[in-house]
Amino acid sequence: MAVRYELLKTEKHTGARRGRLHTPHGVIETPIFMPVGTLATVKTLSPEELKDNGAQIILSNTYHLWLRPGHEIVKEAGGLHKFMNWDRPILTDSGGFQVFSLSDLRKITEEGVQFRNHLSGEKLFLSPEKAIEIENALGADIIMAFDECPPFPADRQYLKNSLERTTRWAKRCKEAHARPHDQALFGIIQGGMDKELRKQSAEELIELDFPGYAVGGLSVGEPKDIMNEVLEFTTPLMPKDKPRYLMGVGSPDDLFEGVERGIDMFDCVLPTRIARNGTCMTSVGKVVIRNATYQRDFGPLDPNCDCYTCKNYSRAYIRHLIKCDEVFGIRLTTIHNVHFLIKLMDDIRKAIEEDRFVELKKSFYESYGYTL
Ligand SMILES: CNc1nc2cc(C(N)=O)ccc2[nH]1
Ligand SMILES: [Zn+2]
Repeated sequence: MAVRYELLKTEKHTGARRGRLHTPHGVIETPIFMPVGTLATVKTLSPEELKDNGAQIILSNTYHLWLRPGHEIVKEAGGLHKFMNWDRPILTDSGGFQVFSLSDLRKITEEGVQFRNHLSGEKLFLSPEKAIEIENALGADIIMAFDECPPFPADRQYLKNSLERTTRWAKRCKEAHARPHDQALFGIIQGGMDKELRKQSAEELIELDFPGYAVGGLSVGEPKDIMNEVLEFTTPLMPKDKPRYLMGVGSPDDLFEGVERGIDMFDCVLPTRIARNGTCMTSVGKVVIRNATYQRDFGPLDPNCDCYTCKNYSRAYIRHLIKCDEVFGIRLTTIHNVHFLIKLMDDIRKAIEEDRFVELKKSFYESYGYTL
């Protein structure tokens, strides 16, 4: 079996759960945050730096790797692990989200989606079978079914038709999957913000017996309280003995809210994306390093962080590099942000083990400046 999930314990006062996910490339302690390496690299970081900062699994994007360098080349290289010199687990998404978020002029039919290459404008076509062919070639340990992530807001009939098509596509993905023994195919629950439709999508996909399930269709512009309400309703419908993955989430508060409602896996471009413009998540809240207040601040980026950046460089120096568009500045902010979220998940895992999740959430929210 490609992946096996072990539920180690559920936190006494919440739905937070501590688990372990066994994969062909190693064991993942959950809840887990996956740094995003869209084009087979977590931008500016080496695999060694990722490991030094505790990264256990990374995500790469099927759509982007299909366009560049092409999945055949990655396959000829021996697969994504070999190609990017990463020997720990990898998860690839199916391209569904990118097709709906990156490309205009798309046409959705039962067969699949016709759209334009966001780089060249040429016409492309992705189907469940094509997405799985690409993901099988890339060779990630966990692969996602080809789905439609509906826009927000969307009318109920559209959401119903869309989730039913996503279920039919999921079935086709399962039939097309050539490597079920070393690549685990996860289904993606849709249904927008409608509880009945979420229930229908969950039931239809659970019927197909996937080794893991994602909650899709969230973090698409809906208010946070709506996202949390949908999660509150959906996660209890998901199998307890299988991993639950919330796609595209998130910021520190979203990680706490998702874990509290029983989510095990998260991915988000936030830490790496905001690092590139010099915005850092720290134990005392967000630090926008370009800010003039840091011009003569010779203290560490985060006084409570033990990452390479915070142990060796000052805010003034990092601000200087970012202001001068020096790549090393982006590397330093990226190292810190990735470390920060990975360390946060480490603290969350420990808090679940010791039944003090609510206390950790409260103290983090206060120091970060969130309102509870
Ligand atoms: C950043 N937000 C986000 N929502 C997502 C939804 C999906 C999905 N397949 O529904 C995938 C990636 C996503 N990223
Ligand atoms: Zn740091």
